[in-house]
Amino acid sequence: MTVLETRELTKKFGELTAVDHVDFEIESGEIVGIIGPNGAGKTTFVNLLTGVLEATDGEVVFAGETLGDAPVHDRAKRGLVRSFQIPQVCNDLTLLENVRSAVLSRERRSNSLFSVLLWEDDSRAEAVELLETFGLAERRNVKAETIPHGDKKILDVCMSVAMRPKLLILDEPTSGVATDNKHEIMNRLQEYFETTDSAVLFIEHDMELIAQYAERVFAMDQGRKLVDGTPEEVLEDSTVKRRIRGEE
Ligand SMILES: Nc1ncnc2c1ncn2[C@@H]1O[C@H](COP(=O)(O)OP(=O)(O)OP(=O)(O)O)[C@@H](O)[C@H]1O
Repeated sequence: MTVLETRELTKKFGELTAVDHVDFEIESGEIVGIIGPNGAGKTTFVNLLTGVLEATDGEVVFAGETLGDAPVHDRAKRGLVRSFQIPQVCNDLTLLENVRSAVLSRERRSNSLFSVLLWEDDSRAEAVELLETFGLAERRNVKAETIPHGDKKILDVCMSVAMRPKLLILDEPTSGVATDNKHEIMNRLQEYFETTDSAVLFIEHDMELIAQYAERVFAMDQGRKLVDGTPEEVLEDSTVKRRIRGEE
């Protein structure tokens, strides 16, 4: 089932067309990587999906509904969730408190106060389970400020997953992380998402990670779709090689 579709999505900043009539779609359960050179329009495209920016033209259809000018929080409530490049973790809280706050905020968004109260114990159990899935449960009671950057990125993903997204958007999930840890983060993500029907869209500059973890790759250049296909097809495309991979 198509979870998100864009039609002729366009964003202009004055004279500059940062996203130029982009048609895109992603199915439930799919893991899609977005690649492109600096300034290709990847971040702007994602900001149009999440509602951070308003499109100049075109539309975003999510779970069968046109989003129009729906604000960020409304899109998140519908299941269009973005995890941020800089982890949005509260340093003063423990890992468990961080994830639990994400679980509770999901319930607050969708339910009455009564069900939130009912949820107090369940939310703890769910948070512990999520921390286990992402390999952080042993440190559940330590403050987030004490864990390494890579683990904070995992925690951030764990909190995004607690929102039960239909589509999770990740902006360079492994940036600033040592190479060994990059694979750990991606493996955990992959394992988790294999068990759900959430779709994942991730911006990534590391072509090795794209080749290994994306099921499909959407390459952009100068605001436009360049190629959309399997990692093999896209990474071997001559324009992608020249424009994105820096090969002659
Ligand atoms: N708020 C803005 N105002 C004006 N121009 C902008 C704005 N945001 C982005 N741009 C321009 O739009 C184009 C696309 O930028 P964008 O950040 O979306 O590219 P990107 O593919 O995410 O690049 P990178 O890989 O470097 O993050 C660039 O030319 C950028 O300078």
